[in-house]
Amino acid sequence: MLDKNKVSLGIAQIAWTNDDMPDLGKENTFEQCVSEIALAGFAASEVGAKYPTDPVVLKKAMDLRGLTICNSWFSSFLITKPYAETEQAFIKSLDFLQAVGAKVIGVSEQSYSIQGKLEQPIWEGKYEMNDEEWELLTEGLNKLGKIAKDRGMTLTFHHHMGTVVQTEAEIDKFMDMVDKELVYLLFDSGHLSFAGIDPEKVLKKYVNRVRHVHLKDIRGEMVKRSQTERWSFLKGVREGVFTVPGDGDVDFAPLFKILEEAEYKGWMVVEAEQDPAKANPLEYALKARKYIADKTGL
Ligand SMILES: O=C1C[C@@H](O)[C@H](O)[C@@H](O)C1=O
Ligand SMILES: [Co+2]
Repeated sequence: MLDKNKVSLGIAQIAWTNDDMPDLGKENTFEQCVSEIALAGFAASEVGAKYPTDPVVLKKAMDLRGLTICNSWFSSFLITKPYAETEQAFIKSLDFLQAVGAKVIGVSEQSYSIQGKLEQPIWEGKYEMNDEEWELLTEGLNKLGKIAKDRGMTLTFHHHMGTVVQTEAEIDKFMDMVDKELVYLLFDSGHLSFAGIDPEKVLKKYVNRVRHVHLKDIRGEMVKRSQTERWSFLKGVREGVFTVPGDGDVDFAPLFKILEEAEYKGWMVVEAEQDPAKANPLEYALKARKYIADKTGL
């Protein structure tokens, strides 16, 4: 059982409206999304494109429903743009997150990412960094991590399909090169499983450096189709590669056990982007909530 005093549960707004493909769930308003998040028994969400951009307005809407913002995605471009550009954008995001009371920021390096390319099969043409780029990425993140730490925040890094940190070898090299006191891991069970990596193995290895968790399940059959039919990442999302925990093929029991044994402290966020027309967001949020309650006692 996980400790309620240490672990809190959130759900990402991406199941209601997908910022990468705004036609998915375009009918769902911000108010509906956050009201249903609260109704399904979650305590937080991340930040979506439909969310108010004024932190005071956003915080009030969340407070009204007993919710909080726990994290936000941040796209870094450390290997293709001047460092100062990413730093400036990062500080702006930290300002916003602090104003709404969040403690974590989730960074993903988007230089050369193919995750948003509609015509690019996700299993082909992923960019691999050279030595110089590895230095740029990890040194840049160390600097951003220090800025976050000095402000009482935590920089977590999101390994992700189609990005420069996707494979097991890339995750290992990344974890080896970054400063352990400044840069932490955002563990995403769905991206590891989609990439063909055993999430249990990665979590066991790095659990003490994990500061944010995305609970994402996969439908194995859809992953296979994404390979044989050469789908892009976004086509995969549309077709249902991802779903909520308990509805797919990831075994979450050992993952919860590893987190429990390591006395993980922080957020676990259900993040299951799929087509809301096929998977009603409230229904799937309730399904995820029940599954997590049954497996963890949370
Ligand atoms: O954390 C995430 C944020 C999304 O925008 C992304 O594409 C998704 O797959 C994810 O894991
Ligand atoms: Co994620």
